Amino acid sequence: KLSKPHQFWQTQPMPNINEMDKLQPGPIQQGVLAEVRKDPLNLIDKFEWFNVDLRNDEQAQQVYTLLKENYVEDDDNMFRFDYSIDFLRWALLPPGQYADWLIGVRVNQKLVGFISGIPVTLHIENEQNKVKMTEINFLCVHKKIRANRLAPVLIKEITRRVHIKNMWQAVYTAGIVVPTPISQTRYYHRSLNAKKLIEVGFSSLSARQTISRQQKLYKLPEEPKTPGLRPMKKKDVAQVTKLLNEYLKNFKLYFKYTEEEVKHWFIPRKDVISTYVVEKEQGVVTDFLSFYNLPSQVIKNPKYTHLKAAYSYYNVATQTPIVQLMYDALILAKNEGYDVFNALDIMDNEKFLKELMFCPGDGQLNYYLYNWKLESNMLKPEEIGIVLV
Ligand SMILES: CN(C)Cc1n[nH]c2ccc(-c3ccc(F)cc3OCCn3ccnc3)cc12
Repeated sequence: KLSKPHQFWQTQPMPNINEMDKLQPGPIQQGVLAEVRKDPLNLIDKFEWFNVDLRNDEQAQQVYTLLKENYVEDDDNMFRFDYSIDFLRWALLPPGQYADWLIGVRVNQKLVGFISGIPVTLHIENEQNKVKMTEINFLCVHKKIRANRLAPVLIKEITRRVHIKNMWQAVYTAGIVVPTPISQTRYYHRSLNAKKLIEVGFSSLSARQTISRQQKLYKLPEEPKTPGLRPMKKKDVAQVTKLLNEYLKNFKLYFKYTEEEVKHWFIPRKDVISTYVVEKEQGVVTDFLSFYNLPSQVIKNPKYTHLKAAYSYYNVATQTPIVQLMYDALILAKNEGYDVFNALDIMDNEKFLKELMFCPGDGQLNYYLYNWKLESNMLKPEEIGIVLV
């Protein structure tokens, strides 16, 4: 008997094991716009659909609280993501966003479920496959009403609203494995505040290790090394756009960014996104690094309520050695008050993870493509050029 998630996912256009070699690369099901249902899916009694306006403080607060209390936890249920309202507005109000792709479910005015989509153009395996699709994220159902099968209804409803816009593919990530990952990536952590990581139970000491020895081991210089390293400004948008688009062509899965999108995703926002550029003579920008702020609530700890985590975003090193650029990222993150710096083993991250003393995390992050068969069944993490927050 299939588990509940597999029951649902077997009904979806995702290649399953034995179809793998039969399917042609490209869309699995051809969408027919005329056949898309025009009205929202039915909900169980007292539940109602609700388009969330994240610009509205009250509604943003409702989404914030739902996620803070009910969203993703680590495998040992010690930490839960605590995305801030400013972060959610950054992540979910990009250029071209659709108002009906931020979907809430309410019971008596209380938000009990949420799912989001943003429009993206994904390049898949080669320049020809430029596919307009949705990037799905923040699927969350209140802990108290799980097992009502609300999650599949949220997925089907956002699928319907994407189909109505004549888009037939989606990209998303999850810590769990359901049919059928296109890539299984791993996350790594670099300690910045060894003492706190041990006190919250994120890191543990082996017999021969002491807190002070760990602090010495992970100690960082006060200031970055790379000359010309400074926070990104609006005037850098054109050069950063060129550097980023050129770099991402190295991968099998990547977005192509307009200058407007680079402005949205990379101009620094306090406590949300930090981007630093390396400016050489005559104002030439040769490299940049970026990381985003995603604290985790420490679920039970007498001394700390949060773990301050910086997550590697996009880093392009054309003149500065990548290890040096990322060493500077660690120093900058430490100086901004972070306890840990996280990174996936995607893009060129393998080149710096070991040398900069990142330790493997206890789980993985799986990438999924909805309604698309790849030429190659799976992609290696280093072929992935997209970061989903
Ligand atoms: C991507 N985005 C969709 C959120 C998301 N969903 N599911 C996840 C599973 C793992 C990671 C992840 C990605 C990178 C990383 F360095 C550490 C991670 O999780 C650590 C475990 N953890 C969970 C909560 N607090 C700590 C993110 C996610």
